[in-house]
Amino acid sequence: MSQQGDGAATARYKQAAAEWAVDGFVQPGMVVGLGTGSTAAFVVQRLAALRERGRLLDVVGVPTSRATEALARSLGVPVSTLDAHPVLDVTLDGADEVAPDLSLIKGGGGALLREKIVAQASRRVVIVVDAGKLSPVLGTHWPVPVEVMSFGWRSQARFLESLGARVTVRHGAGGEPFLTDQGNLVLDCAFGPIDAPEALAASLGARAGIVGHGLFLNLTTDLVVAGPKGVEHRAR
Ligand SMILES: O=C[C@H](O)[C@H](O)[C@H](O)COP(=O)(O)O
Repeated sequence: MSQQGDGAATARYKQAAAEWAVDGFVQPGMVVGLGTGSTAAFVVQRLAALRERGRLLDVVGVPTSRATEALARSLGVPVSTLDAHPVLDVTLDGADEVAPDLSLIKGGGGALLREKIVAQASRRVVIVVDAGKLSPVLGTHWPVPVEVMSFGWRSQARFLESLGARVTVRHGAGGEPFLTDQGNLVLDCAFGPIDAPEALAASLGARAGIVGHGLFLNLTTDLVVAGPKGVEHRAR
């Protein structure tokens, strides 16, 4: 299949998984965390489409990024904040890499910190992916995004290298350093397959100047994955 064909199929799987997840997990009156990225965009679009049919009109979304907030508003999906709703019924979000125990690497779109805050505030965390995201071991396919304050970022880069990472400063499409919604830098850290993600997460979490990282461990409650064989649901 051509690259273009692969991309079109992947988009179809993302959409199928997103729609299945919205239809299966979002109930009237719920407050729903809205993830970030192309798969999460299909979630927002499904909520908007259902609203147009008069369904789920009282569902409110809590976006994990300015981009998702703008998309939801543009499609007429009501949005609120985590301050107004400190406990969410469910969050629907994508991921970059999914291990068999449903641990994740996230943050390819740079929204890792808000995504993790929202996930930790949610009773249920439903991760929606195409089958290409499945991986035997985290780190096999993706670097771990690490969000750092710009103050002293080179020290963080050296620290991350000391943990075994090949570190790349993320840049935007125009060549400028990418800044998160919090105004921080993202260091993409290629560790290769990660044998002990809990230990790595503890090291990253203990370092001042690192404000977030893309290892999402013990957060996923449900995985919805779509591929050539259809849509599959796994619960943890
Ligand atoms: O920061 C972005 C998020 O973690 C996304 O959920 C992740 O990068 C997956 O993105 P996509 O759905 O576009 O593949």
